[in-house]
Amino acid sequence: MKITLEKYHGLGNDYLIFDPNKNELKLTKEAVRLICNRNFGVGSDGLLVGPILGEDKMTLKILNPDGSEAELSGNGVRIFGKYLKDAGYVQKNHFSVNTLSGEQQIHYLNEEGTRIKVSMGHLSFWSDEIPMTGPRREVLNETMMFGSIPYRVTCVSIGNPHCVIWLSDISKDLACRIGRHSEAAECFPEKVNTELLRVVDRTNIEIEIYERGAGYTLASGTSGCAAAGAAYKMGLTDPKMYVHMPGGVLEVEIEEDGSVLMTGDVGYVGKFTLSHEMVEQLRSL
Ligand SMILES: N[C@@H](CCC[C@H](N)C(=O)O)C(=O)O
Repeated sequence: MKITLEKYHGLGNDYLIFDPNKNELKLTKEAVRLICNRNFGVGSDGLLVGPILGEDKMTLKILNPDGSEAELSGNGVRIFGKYLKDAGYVQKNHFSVNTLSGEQQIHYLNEEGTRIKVSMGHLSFWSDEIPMTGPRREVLNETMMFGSIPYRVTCVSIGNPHCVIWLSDISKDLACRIGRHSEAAECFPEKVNTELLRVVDRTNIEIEIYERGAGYTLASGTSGCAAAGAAYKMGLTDPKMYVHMPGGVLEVEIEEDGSVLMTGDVGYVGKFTLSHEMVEQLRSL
């Protein structure tokens, strides 16, 4: 049986869709790692498995390129929304999908489904919900050591865990240097996604991202929401802002109850049919 994968990206954060209704393969951690590998596989920042069809809902499973499972991906949900339209699974303009973090609502903002708004769920700064070790508290502006250097850190969950570091200068190099230490720091039992945040003005922020299970990425939807949430919580921005990332810009709006709306674009790259040799190798893993 052939294995086909569809590749999309959300502002340069690229994902492969593995549709279980069209493909048969046991996705072991090793198989996921090989598929996402940029040299030996097709290459991507993650694998989206779905739609897993239930009675009245479609479920999306989100896998990082190291084979671990994520509760949520903002770009992943938008990409999945576009795939569901392209593959004819949905006809409505507004519907919801299930992820490990709960229900996400998807709205198409144009006919082609390339611009999508997603209700991402609620922000929480509470340590037990992120999760983080230590006494229960909101993790706001705490000093944490990453690689023996102290940083002021605000931590937040938007379904998955984030650690936001507010700085006056940010770069890819610094995101990688800090991220390598913060990702698996002891205080984050489920590991963490890291964002370096630069506040441009009250409606614009810039971030550099180091994702849990993926490393440096050009964009991340949940990271954009987490950084926007942290900036707003610290009183640095208005509730509605543009989040500038190396791969492009997301619009993020924080509502009064702490729920977050994210709007951004999705691009389609193409369809990949894996070689017989590759399928054999994946089946052996
Ligand atoms: N790229 C994503 C986030 C993917 C999951 C993340 N690496 C995690 O493990 O939580 C996004 O667009 O949000």
